[in-house]
Amino acid sequence: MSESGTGNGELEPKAGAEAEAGAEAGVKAEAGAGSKVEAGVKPEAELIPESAEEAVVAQEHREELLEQAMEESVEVGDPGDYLVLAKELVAGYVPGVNILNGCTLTLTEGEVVAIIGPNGAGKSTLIKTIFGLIPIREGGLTLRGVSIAGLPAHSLVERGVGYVPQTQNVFPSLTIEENLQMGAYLRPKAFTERFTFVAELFPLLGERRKAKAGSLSGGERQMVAMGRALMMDPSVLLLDEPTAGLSPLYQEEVFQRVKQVNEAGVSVIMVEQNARRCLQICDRGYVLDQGRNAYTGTGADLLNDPNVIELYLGTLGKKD
Ligand SMILES: Nc1ncnc2c1ncn2[C@@H]1O[C@H](COP(=O)(O)OP(=O)(O)OP(=O)(O)O)[C@@H](O)[C@H]1O
Repeated sequence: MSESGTGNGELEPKAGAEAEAGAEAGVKAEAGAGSKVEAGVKPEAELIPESAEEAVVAQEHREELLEQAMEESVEVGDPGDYLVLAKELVAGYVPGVNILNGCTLTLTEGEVVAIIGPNGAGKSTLIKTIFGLIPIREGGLTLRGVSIAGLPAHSLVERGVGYVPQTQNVFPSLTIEENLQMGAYLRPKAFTERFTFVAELFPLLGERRKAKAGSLSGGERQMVAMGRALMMDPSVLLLDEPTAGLSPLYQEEVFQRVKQVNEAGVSVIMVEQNARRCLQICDRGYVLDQGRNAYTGTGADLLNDPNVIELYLGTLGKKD
């Protein structure tokens, strides 16, 4: 449990709790989040160090909150009720070491579902397991009520599941058009129709179809990667940290594009490190911690949940 809440960037541990605790602590939280410290308060060097006792008490409090959250199991209905049902999944990379420890996730037609949580919580592992890249050790995985557990990734693509990995998700030496052709490799005859659809969603891809993907910015490459996954006309799109490494402006563009893709009829499961913004645009979210479900609810519920704010969002949960 000692790692809980030690997230990157947006997943600041505990800053929110400190902000609640009073003016001085609030400044401490702001300083931790990289914000400006107001005039007339103690210098940062005096504020940041906590006594060992305070740190232990705070850590015990966090662990208590997390334990309570994890006691509540996630109730689900029949597999047929969902587009995707991942139920009590246990999975991992190394024999004998589980990264997912029984986590559950559902996706209903038309939804955008977010997976957030601290570094190493198993978010990417969950999405890779759903896409058949990591074997399931225990638990069930269904698509429209039919088991897809154990199916390889290419079978999932044929069944309408698209996946955009976090990194190395375009072929830089190929043009945009060639990248999209790779996406349609299972249905080459549908290329023109699908390219038209994708270029309507991402006009840049049509306009610059002959440009090498390697010449594009990080945000533009994400468009190519998403566009490529859309070439197979998926009903479910799995996105692994699509805004990672992007400037705030490009992050926002990616979020807007995800909404557009969703409005075009594609249901989305996305892992995100920009937890606050992702919860604002998603329908529902799951907070994973140590490969287990910690909190779940609508994006608004999670953004306003004091425990989620304290454990995972910090002061960032309170901004508009
Ligand atoms: N290929 C791999 N082989 C062995 N262990 C791995 C592999 N990939 C990830 N892990 C381990 O699995 C755990 C969960 O990693 P995962 O990438 O799913 O976390 P995450 O929640 O997505 O975190 P992050 O936000 O840091 O990407 C980590 O302890 C990580 O070291």
